Amino acid sequence: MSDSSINLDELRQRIDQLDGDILRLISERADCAQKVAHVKLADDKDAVFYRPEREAQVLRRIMSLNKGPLDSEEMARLFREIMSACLALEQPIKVAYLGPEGTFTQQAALKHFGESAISLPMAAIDEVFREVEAGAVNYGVVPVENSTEGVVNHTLDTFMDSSIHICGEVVLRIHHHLLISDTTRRDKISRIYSHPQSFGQCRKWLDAHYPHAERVPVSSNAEAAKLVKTEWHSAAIAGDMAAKLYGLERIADKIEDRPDNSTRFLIIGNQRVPMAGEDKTSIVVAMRNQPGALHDLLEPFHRHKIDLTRIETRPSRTGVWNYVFFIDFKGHVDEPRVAAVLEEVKLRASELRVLGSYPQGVL
Ligand SMILES: O=C(O)C(=O)C[C@]1(C(=O)O)C=C[C@@H](O)C=C1
Repeated sequence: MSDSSINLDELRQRIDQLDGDILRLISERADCAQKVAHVKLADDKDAVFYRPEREAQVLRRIMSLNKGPLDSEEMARLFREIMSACLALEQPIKVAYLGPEGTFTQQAALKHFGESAISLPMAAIDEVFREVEAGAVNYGVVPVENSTEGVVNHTLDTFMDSSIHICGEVVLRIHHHLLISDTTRRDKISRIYSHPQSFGQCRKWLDAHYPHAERVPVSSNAEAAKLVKTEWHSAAIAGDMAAKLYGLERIADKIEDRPDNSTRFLIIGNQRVPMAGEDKTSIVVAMRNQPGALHDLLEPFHRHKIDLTRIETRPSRTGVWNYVFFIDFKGHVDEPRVAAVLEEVKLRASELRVLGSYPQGVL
């Protein structure tokens, strides 16, 4: 036996030992989570098991303790899955997302809740809201903005008619690929299916590589991937999940025009989330139709040094909602300076609704 094989055996013995230790510790942790569930139930028979603020704190702590060699995001992803399995022991969590299966929204749902969550595809954004409001699922995941294409208006509009809370956010790097099936003639591609937002994110690449192919918008990238299975002259633009789900081949990788292309998704639910430490708040405000309205609205934020992360204007849909602004800012409604700003804004606005305070996305 060579020296290197002795070393290999020794190292594998050490790995076996460590795996045994990790197994014991994960089981001990799961046992603790089960006890947490009993404590929650003893306090309240309608106990809420999923605690976004606690999960954010656990993940941030792991990232700050990590000394490598695995990078902190990788380590947090492992802990994400451990927590997901622990939560499933407390209560299996049902999450509705904008489907069909294989969409980036499903990917975002799994990134946020981990693989132990039960994820259920819905045909439309309103349906995700309805399922959450009706209590048929615990949470929902909907896209809200893309770094290249901007805001998802439909999601914002749906908030206006709903009493739902935002419980979290998750940002996903979006990589698009050009996909074909095993029956596609790759030299004869004359039609490309995708979601309109994805066409927008790959516009320059398509102009350069497939200027003459017909671009057919469909309701989702996964739908595009499904259609390609049946047509020999078509390709689809979609992500990894859809490619795997429908067994498609990637003939061009990462074709998005901007390398930092990412989409932000919101986690919606029926619970108010306590402070996690690094939080965000989303509000919707209606101002009266008068000069200086936007200045009046933003001035208190400036004075109290509150960091705005986004502001969107949407057309009003009732007489009361003349101008409607969706505003995100750093901070939590339970912080006195945030509460003070909201009091001031309330006096200046014709309507103010806090959509939720929630931990800033960790992963
Ligand atoms: O701390 C809790 O409240 C738990 O239920 C435990 C735990 C965890 O595994 O750490 C599990 C689920 C919650 O969403 C948050 C954390």
